[in-house]
Amino acid sequence: MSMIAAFYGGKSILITGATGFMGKVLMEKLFRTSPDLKVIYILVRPKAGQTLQQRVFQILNSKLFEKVKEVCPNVHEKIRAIYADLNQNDFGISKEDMQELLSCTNIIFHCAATVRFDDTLRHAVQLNVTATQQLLLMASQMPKLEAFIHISTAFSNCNLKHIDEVIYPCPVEPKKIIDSLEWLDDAIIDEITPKLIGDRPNTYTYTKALGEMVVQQESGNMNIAIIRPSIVGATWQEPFPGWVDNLNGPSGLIIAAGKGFLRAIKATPMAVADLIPVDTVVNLTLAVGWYTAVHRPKSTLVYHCTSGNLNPCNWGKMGFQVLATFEKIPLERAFRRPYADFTTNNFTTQYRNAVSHRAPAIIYDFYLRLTGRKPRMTKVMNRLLRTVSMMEYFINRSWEWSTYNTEMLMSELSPEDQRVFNFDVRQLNWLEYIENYVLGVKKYLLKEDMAGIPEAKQHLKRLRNIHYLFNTALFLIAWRLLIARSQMARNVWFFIVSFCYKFLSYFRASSTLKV
Ligand SMILES: CCCCCCCCCCCCCCCCCCCCCCCCCCCC(=O)SCCNC(=O)CCNC(=O)[C@H](O)C(C)(C)COP(=O)(O)OP(=O)(O)OC[C@H]1O[C@@H](n2cnc3c(N)ncnc32)[C@H](O)[C@@H]1OP(=O)(O)O
Ligand SMILES: NC(=O)C1=CN([C@@H]2O[C@H](COP(=O)(O)OP(=O)(O)OC[C@H]3O[C@@H](n4cnc5c(N)ncnc54)[C@H](OP(=O)(O)O)[C@@H]3O)[C@@H](O)[C@H]2O)C=CC1
Repeated sequence: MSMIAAFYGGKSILITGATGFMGKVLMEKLFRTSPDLKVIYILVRPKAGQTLQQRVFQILNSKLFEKVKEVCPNVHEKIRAIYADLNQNDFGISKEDMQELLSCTNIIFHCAATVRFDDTLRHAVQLNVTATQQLLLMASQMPKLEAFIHISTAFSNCNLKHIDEVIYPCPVEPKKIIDSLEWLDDAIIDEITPKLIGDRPNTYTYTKALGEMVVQQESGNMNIAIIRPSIVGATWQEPFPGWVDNLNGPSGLIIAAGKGFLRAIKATPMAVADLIPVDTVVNLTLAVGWYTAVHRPKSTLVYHCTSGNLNPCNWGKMGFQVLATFEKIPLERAFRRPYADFTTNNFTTQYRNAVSHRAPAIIYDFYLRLTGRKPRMTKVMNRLLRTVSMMEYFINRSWEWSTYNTEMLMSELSPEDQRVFNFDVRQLNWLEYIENYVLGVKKYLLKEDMAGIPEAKQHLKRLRNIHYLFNTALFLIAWRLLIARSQMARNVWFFIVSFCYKFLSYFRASSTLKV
């Protein structure tokens, strides 16, 4: 019997960010391995015209939860959606709901965050810092609370090269930042943002670092742990391989490459691609929840959930495998054939952006205009290039994350728990994982049918022929122009034509003699 699964039995668990990528996988695993848990409270806001209930219904009826329904048929009764907007004071939670949360909660998993790289400092602080502070305040009033698990990111200290499992202080206190954002206007905030974030690349990594400081400062006598995953990718094994449902991290770029939009990227092939499957992160998170509640470590422990130091893979290998998978399993209606190379030089990047990205988009938009349709490709391409530029920081550097706490925890688990809550990335076969990831992107994210693969291959063949035809036409036009202007080109041309003529005459004569 798994000790961790048994631990969550009968527990009331509060999850923030349960509608997000990681939150959904966390809920799924909890219900599947501990179907006798008491209740999962989730803090949800209405979104995109959907009520709370509609959002929960959609999640529970998704492919991800198919296995859960077999082991926990009354899952609908065990999930309690509570209206909450983490941007509001007290999260806008009603008095009755707050009372229930305060008196019943045993474990908190705090996953909610804004993960956008381009968020304003005000919004990122509100969600990643102030909301964390408020949740800790709530937690401190929960008499039955056994553990508070905070999800951060391995990149919260990406300004350092070697990162230990400790909380590093930021120069300005989070409280000072929160206070000053209350009275500063947006224009001033925008102006001071670069100074505050310093050598971090965006407000996301900066505010996640501030969030960790808040956790340390407000921990009181609660049992708290911080988990720092690196780049979270599709599932490795559970509930099935390759599940993914959003465009964050590599997923969006995998689509862009498969559809032939992204054909060159400024990336260092030898830099470590520190990807970590979402089910691995969830397994570690649940193991940490158990360990923190049962063993009550004296201080707040930080756990790195990374792959680089135990089982490294680099961006070159990853990109190569992504493209190799598209050979076998192409995406439907590609814009161009998937092809891409890594460049590390700024000039080459600009050149490739102009020739491989912007020029085809302009030509395609011209064709759309000619055929009476609305041009859109240039806009799509500009958006993609902006996204890629925000990822560049992460694909041109390598980091070393120490994993002492994570390895210590692994050794504390029983063999059964090591199997059920496996977070040992040494067992991960990257080539297999990436192939499943690409397949998952096609099936679960793009919802493409596998039956369409022959047609997708035909489409790629047509694109290849168009590509050859286009290049030949371009060459002939260029050559014709050259001949018209240069005597030397004319001489070369005359030489080639007469050589071909002589060769053909000789060939014809010798074949006539043989007959
Ligand atoms: C040697 C050589 C060998 C061979 C070479 C082969 C080369 C192959 C090259 C190709 C290789 C491709 C495969 C390799 C992949 C490499 C990729 C590497 C990625 C690395 C990522 C590193 C990140 C690490 C950071 C740390 C991790 C974290 O802690 S946080 C999680 C990461 N966070 C993110 O990823 C968020 C990033 N996103 C954003 O910040 C913003 O979305 C944006 C700024 C990028 C874009 O903002 P914008 O306002 O323009 O657009 P937006 O409105 O956000 O969205 C546009 C449309 O997309 C839809 N969308 C966006 N996000 C989502 C979502 N999460 N889920 C669903 N849909 C989403 C959105 O709805 C919009 O759609 P429309 O409304 O229809 O327009
Ligand atoms: N994805 C990754 O690569 C990595 C993620 N992380 C961390 O993991 C955690 C989970 O990330 P992930 O699941 O990928 O992120 P998602 O963007 O998929 O999910 C974010 C969650 O936060 C919720 N949320 C955001 N704003 C509010 C709000 N105002 N009120 C209530 N809920 C809100 C979202 O709700 P809604 O659905 O309503 O928007 C959603 O459930 C985050 O803390 C992130 O920093 C760390 C490393 C890598």
